[in-house]
Amino acid sequence: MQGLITKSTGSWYQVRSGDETIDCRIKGKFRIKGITTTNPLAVGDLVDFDMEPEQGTGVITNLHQRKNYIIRKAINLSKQAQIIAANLDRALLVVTLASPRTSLGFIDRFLVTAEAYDIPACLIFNKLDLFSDEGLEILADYQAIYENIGYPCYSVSALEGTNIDKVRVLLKDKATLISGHSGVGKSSLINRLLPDLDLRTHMVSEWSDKGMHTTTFAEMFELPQGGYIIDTPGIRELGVIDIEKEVLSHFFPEMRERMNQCRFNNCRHINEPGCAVLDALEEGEIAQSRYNSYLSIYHGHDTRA
Ligand SMILES: Nc1nc2c(ncn2[C@@H]2O[C@H](COP(=O)(O)OP(=O)(O)OP(=O)(O)O)[C@@H](O)[C@H]2O)c(=O)[nH]1
Ligand SMILES: [Zn+2]
Repeated sequence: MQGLITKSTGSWYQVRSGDETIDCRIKGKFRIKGITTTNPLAVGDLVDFDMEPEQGTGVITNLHQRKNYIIRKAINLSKQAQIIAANLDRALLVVTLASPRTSLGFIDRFLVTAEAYDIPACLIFNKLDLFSDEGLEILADYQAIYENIGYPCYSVSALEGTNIDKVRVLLKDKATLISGHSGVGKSSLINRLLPDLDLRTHMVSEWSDKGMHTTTFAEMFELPQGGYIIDTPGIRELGVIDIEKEVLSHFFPEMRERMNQCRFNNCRHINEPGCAVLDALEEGEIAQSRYNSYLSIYHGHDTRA
């Protein structure tokens, strides 16, 4: 049988197959070619499993090829790492320009990381209800920066429910990772999307009743309209990986599309003559804030605050 891992504790996996949810484990050693990780399987993985009719549980026998996956810490796969989730369709960052204001550096770092993982990213600007007309103009300016380089933006109020229907459409039938730093309203948004508030606590207690370890790595929640959201306890954002300086500009779409026109093919886009990126910056075609984030990440400054 085939199923989707929706929850993992490291020793037990909850597998969704058709309308059923089966608790599964792995028999013996389960090795996956090419990577060394502390956990072989993660939420979002598609697996094959056999039922153990007497116990009503399953044994996972095979992992399907992943289209992508995110890990904790380094993207350098020679190091031991923990896979947080696999097969993500989208990474969504909840931000706000109201307090506590999300810094553009934080947003850009998140987007770079999503690019490095090859996961399409999207920004949700929350707390729309707090903006005056002037504030709304500033909000529109920020959104234009990101929309122009291909990141869809949504303005919502999790508090009042404004534009939540648009987010629902976005999430339908997709596996979406939701991130955001503390205070932006991520929990409020998730509560809007998952009206069944008992869900989380229910699932945890059910597992501990059966004597299973309940330290979850990450969990997928099924949306009423179809699709899943992944909330990752313990990591509030995915902007934690290290990217080599030499390839950093590949993860800025507006730089990626111009760097073939730089005079030097090893151009760092910092002070080289004939740099197409610097020209575009001067022309106002590349946003200064985005370029500042590039420099900041390039020089190793922490923009996570
Ligand atoms: N005005 C306004 N306040 C909001 C909105 N969404 C959330 N808040 C408030 O912002 C605060 C943080 O909201 P949470 O949903 O707890 O935020 P979180 O991102 O999950 O943060 P943590 O719980 O700290 O992880 C709370 O006081 C919410 O009531 C919104 O759309 N408008
Ligand atoms: Zn250049």
